[in-house]
This record gives sequence, structure tokens and C-alpha cells, in this order.
Amino acid sequence: MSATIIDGKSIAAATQLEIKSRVTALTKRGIHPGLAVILVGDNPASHVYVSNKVKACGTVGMHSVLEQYPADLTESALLARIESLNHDADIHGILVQLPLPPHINEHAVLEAISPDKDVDGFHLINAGALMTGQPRLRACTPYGVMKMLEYNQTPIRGAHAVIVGASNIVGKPMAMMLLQAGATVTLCNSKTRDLAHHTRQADIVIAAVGRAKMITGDMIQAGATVIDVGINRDDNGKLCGDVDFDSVAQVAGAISPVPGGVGPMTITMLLMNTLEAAEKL
Ligand SMILES: Nc1nc2c(c(=O)[nH]1)N[C@@H](CN(C=O)c1ccc(C(=O)N[C@@H](CCC(=O)O)C(=O)O)cc1)CN2
Repeated sequence: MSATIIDGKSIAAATQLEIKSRVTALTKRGIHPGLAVILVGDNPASHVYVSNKVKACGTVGMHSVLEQYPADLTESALLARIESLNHDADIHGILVQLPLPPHINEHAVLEAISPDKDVDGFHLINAGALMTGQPRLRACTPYGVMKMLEYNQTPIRGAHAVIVGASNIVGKPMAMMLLQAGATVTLCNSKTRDLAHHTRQADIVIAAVGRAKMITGDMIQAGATVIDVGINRDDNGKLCGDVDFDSVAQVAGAISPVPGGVGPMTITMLLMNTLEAAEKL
């Protein structure tokens, strides 16, 4: 293996130290940043993610509340709860864990969160602000990827970045952040013809397509930086990303692992957004 490992766990720990000192300073001024996390239903992975988010709040000295509701919670009851949190002075960030049960309209829920407390950065106002180059609260996963590229000192201005996966929560905001930082961006999707033709031209590859190990070493330019956003299980049930780590690490200049890469940064940037929302007060 020749690639440098971009260690999300240690970048997350360093970033959390910075967040902690800003939380302490803000608390001394009488504002104690607070996050409300809402979980509807019993998706086992979501349970792990929300409890890790609440635990991380404790690590940096933030106030948090975890609200868990059964899968048959009505959409109107959820909207009413969000409206009440929008007016709660102790809460600076509101997060509704996705996915939601199918009977609840995800768009309606995300738009119900006050844009000033939308620490996921999914509200139309925050997505639009990012798109027009005036970022407010940013989507946590791509925000975390930007931090990882910064720590790795990956040149972005003038680089060609290829993103595989065009979701609203990762691919599209990722494209906007890289564009804003001066990259030339190619945004691929599941129907892109000859995907390898695109990825082979990239200085930076962001894999966020949700298919285990689909980006292989022969698809990567020598020396490229490869960030793996995927969270999948391989045939043996082992956690893996969208990148075939062993073959890609032979050719890439730098690579992020799964686990221990983007995941811990997603949670850390949620803390950063909550802090920034409280600081804006
Ligand atoms: N409201 C939101 N819902 C979802 C988001 C989101 O950003 N906001 N993203 C994903 C899930 N997610 C955060 O919620 C998330 C996924 C994975 C990790 C993580 O730390 N993964 C670890 C591995 C964990 C494991 O062992 O299973 C890693 O990669 O090291 C953090 C957050 C969908 N929903």
C-alpha cells in the first residue's frame, strides 16, 4: 500500500477539541449550545447514530435531548413537536434522523425546521444559500469531507473532483462546496455511462453511491485523493465503504477508510453547526 490514510477519527478528535473550547467560551457568556435529536421508528443503525450524536454533545460540553417516537407517529404530531422546538430558547439545533417511516413526508418535515436551527443543513434556504455561494448551515457529511481535505492539504483550487452519487444530503452539496473552493466538478450518478472514464481523470474522487466496494484501483489516477462516504456491508457482513480499499490504496495518493473516515466527521460537523447556530445568537 502506498497511499496516506486520511484518518477521520483523529481529525474528528482534533476538531472536537476546538469546538469544546468555543462551547466553553460561549457558555461563559450565558449561552449553552443545545441540540435536539428526533428519532422516529426502530431502524437499528439510526439508533446507533443518534446515540453517538448525543454522546458527542456530552464530549464537547453541549446540552442535548434525544426524543424517540414509535414508527406510527403521525406526520402532524411530528410537525407540531418541531414547531415547539423552533421556539425553545434552550435549543439551537434540531435534527430529525433519516430515514423516516414511509408515511411521513420527509420534505415537509425538513422544511418545518427553522432554517436558523437546521443543523443538518437540509432546509431549502440553507441548500439555496450554499448553491449561491453564501453558505449558512452546511450539510454535515460534505462539510466533514472538506475538513478532511483541508487536514490532508489536498489542493482543491483548479483540481478536478469527481463525485459518484448525486443525493441531496451528500453528492449535490459536496459538488457545491468543491465548486466554491475552486475545483472543476463532475457529478456522476447511477446512470453515468463509463464511470471509470470519469473517475480516472480525477485528482479527487468522492464515492457516495451506496454500493459496496464499487470503486476499484483500476478506476483511479495514480496519486489521486479518494474519500469514501459509503457505509455498506460486504458479503461476510463486514462494514465497508463504496471503495475497494485494498486495490485503491495501491494507486491513490491518499485514501479515507471505512469505518473511521467520514462517519466520525459527519457527527463532528453536526456539533460545529450547532455551535455556529448558537454563536449566531
Ligand atoms: N438527519 C440525518 N440523517 C442521516 C444523516 C445525516 O447526516 N443527518 N446521515 C446518515 C447517517 N449518519 C448520520 O446521521 C451517520 C452514519 C455513519 C456514521 C459513522 O460514524 N459511521 C462509522 C461506522 C459506524 C458503524 O459501526 O456502523 C464510521 O464510518 O466509522 C455517523 C453518522 C443517514 N441519516
